[in-house]
Amino acid sequence: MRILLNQVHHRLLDIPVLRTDARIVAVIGPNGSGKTTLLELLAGMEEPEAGEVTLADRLPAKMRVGWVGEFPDRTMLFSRVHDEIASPLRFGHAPCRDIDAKVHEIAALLGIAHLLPKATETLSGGEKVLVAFAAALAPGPEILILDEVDTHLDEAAADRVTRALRSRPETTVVLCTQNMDAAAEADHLLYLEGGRVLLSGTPKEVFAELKATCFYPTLWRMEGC
Ligand SMILES: Nc1ncnc2c1ncn2[C@@H]1O[C@H](COP(=O)(O)OP(=O)(O)OP(=O)(O)O)[C@@H](O)[C@H]1O
Repeated sequence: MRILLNQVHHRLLDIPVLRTDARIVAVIGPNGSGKTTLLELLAGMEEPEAGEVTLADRLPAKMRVGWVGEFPDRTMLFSRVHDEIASPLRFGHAPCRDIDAKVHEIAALLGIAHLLPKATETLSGGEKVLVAFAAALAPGPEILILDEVDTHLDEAAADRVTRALRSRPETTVVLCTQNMDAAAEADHLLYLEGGRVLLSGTPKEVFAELKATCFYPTLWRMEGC
């Protein structure tokens, strides 16, 4: 899906032109550089003060968007995990038998089937992220936006999320992360500073410019890349 930003100004963001057709896009940069703001524009949660954001030539508000934030318990609606994951399907009026099958399929994919009967308020931070991720993925979003969701995930859970993303080639993913090893797995990388996109390209191209900074994948450093 083509992501296109044209003459966009919003809060501190200032993006003359940004265009990518990549499927998995990672956004990196220092605290306060505008990563979440950019994600909010792409999700249609914010409209730009100036300029235009389009996804496949459509406004984000016209797309099926999935969003998972860093603190998903702020947006959880239901007291039971099964109902939380089922909620976007119910809101979309999917048939009941399909909903149950889909909830179990997604839960199995993410290794959280054992959480389905639990109360959402009893979950750990990482479990809440996985449940929110399952709920966002269940209705088959055209674009899935993940705001630092890996912060609370252990390595095995992060791997299951990555596998789930790879198993949905029809969904475009835009994520921001402070984990440069995770960012290195994306198809396209954006490096922001002070609201500007300073670097845009493949992980190899972008990280080549960041070798002398802390924004360089540890694994690449260890491997002497
Ligand atoms: N609703 C808002 N109204 C006004 N300014 C905001 C709002 N939300 C964020 N900002 C400001 O915009 C700037 C960028 O914030 P943003 O959350 O996009 O950065 P970030 O790169 O995601 O940071 P972090 O890595 O710390 O999460 C910050 O200076 C922040 O104070």
